[in-house]
Amino acid sequence: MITVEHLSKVYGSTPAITDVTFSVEPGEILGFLGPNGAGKTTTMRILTGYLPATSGTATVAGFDVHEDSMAVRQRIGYLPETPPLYPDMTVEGFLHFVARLKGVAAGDRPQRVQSSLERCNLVERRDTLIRKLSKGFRQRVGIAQAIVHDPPVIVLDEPTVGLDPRQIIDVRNLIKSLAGDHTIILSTHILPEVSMTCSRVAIINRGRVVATNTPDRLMEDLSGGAGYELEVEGELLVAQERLQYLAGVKSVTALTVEGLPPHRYKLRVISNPGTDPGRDIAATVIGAGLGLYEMRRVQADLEQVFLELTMADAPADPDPSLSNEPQNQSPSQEEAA
Ligand SMILES: Nc1ncnc2c1ncn2[C@@H]1O[C@H](COP(=O)(O)OP(=O)(O)OP(=O)(O)O)[C@@H](O)[C@H]1O
Repeated sequence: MITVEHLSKVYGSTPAITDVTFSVEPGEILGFLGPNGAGKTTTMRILTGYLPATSGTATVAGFDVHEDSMAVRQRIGYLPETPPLYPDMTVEGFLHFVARLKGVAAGDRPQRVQSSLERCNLVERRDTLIRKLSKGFRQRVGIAQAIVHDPPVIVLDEPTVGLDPRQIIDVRNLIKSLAGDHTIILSTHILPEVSMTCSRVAIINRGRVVATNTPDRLMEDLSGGAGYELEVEGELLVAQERLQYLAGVKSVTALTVEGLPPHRYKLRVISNPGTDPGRDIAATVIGAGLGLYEMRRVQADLEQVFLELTMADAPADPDPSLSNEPQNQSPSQEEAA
C-alpha cells in the first residue's frame, strides 16, 4: 500500500533523511519510531505530498507522491503534529467543511461526517465549538478530519503528544480500531506507543532507518532475547563454562557490577527462543558448588533495542524525552479501556 525507496531530503546543506526505504502492507499499523529530530516529520510530509524529496521515490496506493500528488492526497488522511482546526467552527461544521475541501460529493457528505463522528466518539460533541474542547477531544477531531473522506491510508504524526494518560489510551484505542480497514503510519518518539499500537516498527535515527520488523522480532533479534540474571559466588570460569553448554542456553555473559562482595559476580544467561532453562541453570550453579545469591528473570524489551540502535552515536547528553511516557500509565489500564 505504501512503498518508500531510497528517499533523501536535504534542507540547504542539512541532511534530514538519508536513503530511507520501507514499505507498509494493507491494513497494517507501522510505527515510525525515532528520537526528536530523527526525520519522522520530514518523511511524513514527503509521503503526504506536502514536501518534495531531494531524491528517491515513494508511492501510496500505487500513485507516486510527487508525480501524482493530488491522487495521493485524496487517498491519504493526514494528522500533522499540530492539527489545522478552526476554533470558531463546531465539530460537525468543521468536518463538513473538510469533507467539501477533500472533494467528497455533496450527497455523500452527511453520511461521511456522521461516520467519522461515530468512529471518533464525537457524536455528543458535534455541536460544540472546537475552541471549547479539551486537547484530547481536539485530537479526536484531528483524526476525524483525517478520515472524513474515507482514505485507505492514514498518516498520524505524534498523535498522542500533549495528551493526559486517559486521553492517550482513548486515542490509541481509536487508532487500533481504524487498522484493518485502513493502512496506518504513526510517527512517535514514545516507545510504549509502538508496542501497544503497531504491528510493525521502523526505527529511524539521524535520518536513517536502522531497523524494521515486528516489535517481537526486533526484541528477539536485537536485544539478545530473554533469560536470567544471576548473582553467583565462586569461580567465574567454572560457572560460565558449565552454564554455556546447557540445553536451551544461547549465551553467558559476565556483567560489570560495582560494589559486590569479593568473589561474587553477576552473569546474564540468555536462552534460545521458546526455551526456559531456569531449572537447569539453578541446578547447575548449585551442583558446581557455587553460591547462588540471586536469580532473576530478564525480559527482552523494546526500550533496550531502541537505546542500542539510537544511542550508540548520540551526544553525551541524550534527549530525556526518549522514554517520556507518563509514569502512571500501564498496559493494564489500556486493556481495561
Ligand atoms: N524546514 C527546515 N529547515 C531546515 N532544517 C529542518 C527543517 N525541518 C526539519 N529540519 C531538520 O531536519 C531534521 C529532521 O527533522 P524532523 O522534523 O523531520 O524530525 P522529527 O523526527 O520529526 O523530530 P521531532 O520529533 O522533533 O518533530 C532535524 O535535524 C531538523 O532540525
